[in-house]
Amino acid sequence: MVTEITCSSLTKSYVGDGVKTNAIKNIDIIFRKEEFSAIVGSSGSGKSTLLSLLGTLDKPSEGTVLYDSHDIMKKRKKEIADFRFNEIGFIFQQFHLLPTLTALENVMTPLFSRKVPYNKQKRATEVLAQVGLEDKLNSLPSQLSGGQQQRVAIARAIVHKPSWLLADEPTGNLDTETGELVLELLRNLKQEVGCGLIIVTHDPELAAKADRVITMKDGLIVSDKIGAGV
Ligand SMILES: Nc1ncnc2c1ncn2[C@@H]1O[C@H](COP(=O)(O)OP(=O)(O)OP(=O)(O)O)[C@@H](O)[C@H]1O
Repeated sequence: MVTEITCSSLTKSYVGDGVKTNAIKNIDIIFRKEEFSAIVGSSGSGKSTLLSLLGTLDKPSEGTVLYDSHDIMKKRKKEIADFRFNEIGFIFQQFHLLPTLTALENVMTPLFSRKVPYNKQKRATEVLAQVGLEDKLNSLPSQLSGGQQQRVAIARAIVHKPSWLLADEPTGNLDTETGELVLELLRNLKQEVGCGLIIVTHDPELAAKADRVITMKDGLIVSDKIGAGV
């Protein structure tokens, strides 16, 4: 169970049409599991790139991301995938639910090809209850509101008991009130489950609810404030 994620001299560059973009530049930062961190900054400042690197979805161009001092990206693909399954849950702005599967089936998808020491359906039912959707197990995504769909996506992100939840604009597709409820749910889950929580958001009001607010600009961290949360 990873308790700290340490980025050292972390750089990610993309090359397209002969032009090199440094999406993030030489970043040093430590994320701790007990904190709820929000990453803010204008469009293109490198927030999603940083989150992808933290979640092992992408490889650094230079520098390292260490998980309790382990350099996971040096391992083989299968080991990286196993690590990701054990440690990381992702939530995205577009909920990415499969339209032909019910809420229960969507929540079970991360478990399909995995051996786990619990009953998959029972576990999926339990997490759907945890996000307040015990009466929507058999609904299709099209039969659910945006807020409910994001709750299904959150249940899917926690079904495999990750130690970290990484959320990229989790409220970006929701109206203000629903967005606040979803954020409240994430905060409560963090307390209940004890997982680390890092969200990327454009919304300063949502960020103000985090314990720590990290501001990015042009691929750099320009401010890092701890103790901001309510
Ligand atoms: N796959 C890619 N190929 C080329 N350039 C990319 C790629 N992904 C990101 N970039 C570039 O890297 C920079 C940082 O992008 P990133 O998506 O991390 O920013 P962001 O802060 O999350 O932006 P937004 O708030 O708009 O989502 C941008 O200039 C972007 O165009």
